[in-house]
Amino acid sequence: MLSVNGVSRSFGGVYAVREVSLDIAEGEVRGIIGPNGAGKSTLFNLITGHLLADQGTISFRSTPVDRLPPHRRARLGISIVFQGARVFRGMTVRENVMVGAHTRTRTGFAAAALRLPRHRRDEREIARRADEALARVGLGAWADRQAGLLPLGQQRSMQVARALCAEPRLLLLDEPASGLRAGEREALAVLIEELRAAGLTIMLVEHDVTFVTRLADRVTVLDLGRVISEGTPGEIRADPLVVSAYLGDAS
Ligand SMILES: Nc1ncnc2c1ncn2[C@@H]1O[C@H](COP(=O)(O)OP(=O)(O)OP(=O)(O)O)[C@@H](O)[C@H]1O
Repeated sequence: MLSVNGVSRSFGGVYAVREVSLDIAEGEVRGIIGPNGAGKSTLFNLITGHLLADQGTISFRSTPVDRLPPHRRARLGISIVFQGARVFRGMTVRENVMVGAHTRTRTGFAAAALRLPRHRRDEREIARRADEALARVGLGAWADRQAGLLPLGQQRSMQVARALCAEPRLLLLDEPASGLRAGEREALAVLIEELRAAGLTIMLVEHDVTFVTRLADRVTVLDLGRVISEGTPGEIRADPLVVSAYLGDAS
């Protein structure tokens, strides 16, 4: 489904991602792990188009996407929940989710600003889609509440709903479990399992290796921008290169 071939990106002469190649199969949950600064978020930004690669190619469902801007890739079915994604605390949960849905409608900014009939129709359609996404993540009853009142775990689910509004085929989650308590982590893991069961392909960056290995079919390990290992969770845990990258990070 997603094919990343020899992709590199450097900042000020230092490689953040270096000659990375990976293939994600349809329906797979892929974990991406690695020490701080390994290049995980940069890799995600290269896949979504928020950063462009210096070298290499990326194709999604056999379409080359590496020169496309983020909204075009979103329309093809690539969605991301950014690390620390913003919550508009004073807005309702539904409104927060609707912010993510505008990529799928035809109404331009001008039509929205002028409140043309097409815009109003689109707004209703977006609200409907937001409610559907909220129901999928178990927040149907919270749609009219103020987002700032949600516990952190449910704010994360709300952000997942926002990404689902774009009707993705591939969902990228950048550290979705960070800062969550054990019960909230469990709820998030169950949600990710449900999304996979519904046919979504998922890439998951996470520091909590236990969380990743529980969910992922395969895990890719990055260190200093390179792929140092890839395999099933069991294979990764037994790989001396992975162990030393993590010990190196801790020392
Ligand atoms: N916009 C940028 N400008 C300059 N350097 C950057 C930029 N983005 C990332 N880097 C550098 O690239 C390297 C990889 O960073 P990246 O955030 O991708 O790592 P990461 O694995 O996601 O780290 P973390 O686990 O801490 O989030 C780091 O050395 C970082 O300082």
